[in-house]
Amino acid sequence: MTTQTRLFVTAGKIEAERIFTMLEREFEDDGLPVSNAEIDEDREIFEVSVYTFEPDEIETRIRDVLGSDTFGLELKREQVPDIDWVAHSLEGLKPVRAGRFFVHGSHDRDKRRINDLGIEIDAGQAFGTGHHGTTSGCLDMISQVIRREHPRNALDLGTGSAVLAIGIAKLAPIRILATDIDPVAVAVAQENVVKNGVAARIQTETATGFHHPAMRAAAPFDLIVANILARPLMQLAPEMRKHLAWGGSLILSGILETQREKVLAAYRVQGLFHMKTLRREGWVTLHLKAKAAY
Ligand SMILES: C[S@@+](CC[C@H](N)C(=O)[O-])C[C@H]1O[C@@H](n2cnc3c(N)ncnc32)[C@H](O)[C@@H]1O
Repeated sequence: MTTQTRLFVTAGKIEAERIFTMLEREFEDDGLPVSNAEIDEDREIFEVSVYTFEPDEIETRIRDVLGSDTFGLELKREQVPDIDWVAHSLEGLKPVRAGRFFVHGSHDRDKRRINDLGIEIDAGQAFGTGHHGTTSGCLDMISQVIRREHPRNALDLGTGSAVLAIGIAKLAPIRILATDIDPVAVAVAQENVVKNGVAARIQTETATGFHHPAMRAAAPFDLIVANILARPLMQLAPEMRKHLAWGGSLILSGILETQREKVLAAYRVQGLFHMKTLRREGWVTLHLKAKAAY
């Protein structure tokens, strides 16, 4: 695999937001991932990054957009290391049961029981083997929601290994859009989608938040799942609401128990109702609805 380069600047919140908007607009049509990540919460310092396989050409374009001195900020570059989200191989790890799902590596395929909905994920470069409390919380919540609702169109935002999108596809005969900011994760997601026999119904795309033409084409969604983190989830609340169909369900995770109230408040403001909370290992998974249907 060719090594990717991250071109980035470090800036305060307002400047970073401005730079992020300019770069996102510039690279949207190229499909290049652009991210704005907080690296120091206390001092509100952010890093705005563009990921590319052609750093020289992209650096020139960044300087064209921001000005040759890039707002007086140093434009840095680094090789993106092979991301090891999962610290240890799945070999030796036990399969996980969550809701109706049995998430396992290829070496445990024969341990599936007759009524299990198997999801085969080998540990790799994307998050989501089912072992984390947020993933298993989402799988459990997906099982519960799909048992009572009949979504026709779903989005898995921050798909990682595609474990949640595959879970939805195994429960409902519908189309699913699975996106991630990290192109390496998207490549892994696509492999897993094929391996699990659901590639015809899951479209994988590299996208930051909702910024991708595929989002506009597929919305509104009547089921959105997003296992990211509390802060980006709060920032995404208005966009989530905009892309959620009336009566649709939203499943959110990556939220610590201590952050639950803040996240709920951000979504309450958007007119979403809290339906249920699942708790696993200090993490919470929330089910919200665009209207209280039951
Ligand atoms: C905790 S992992 C979740 C993976 C999988 N969905 C699961 O539940 O196990 C979060 C994923 O979200 C992606 N991500 C983070 N911020 C994002 C954003 N703003 N837009 C899209 N993806 C994002 C990360 O690259 C990572 O793969």
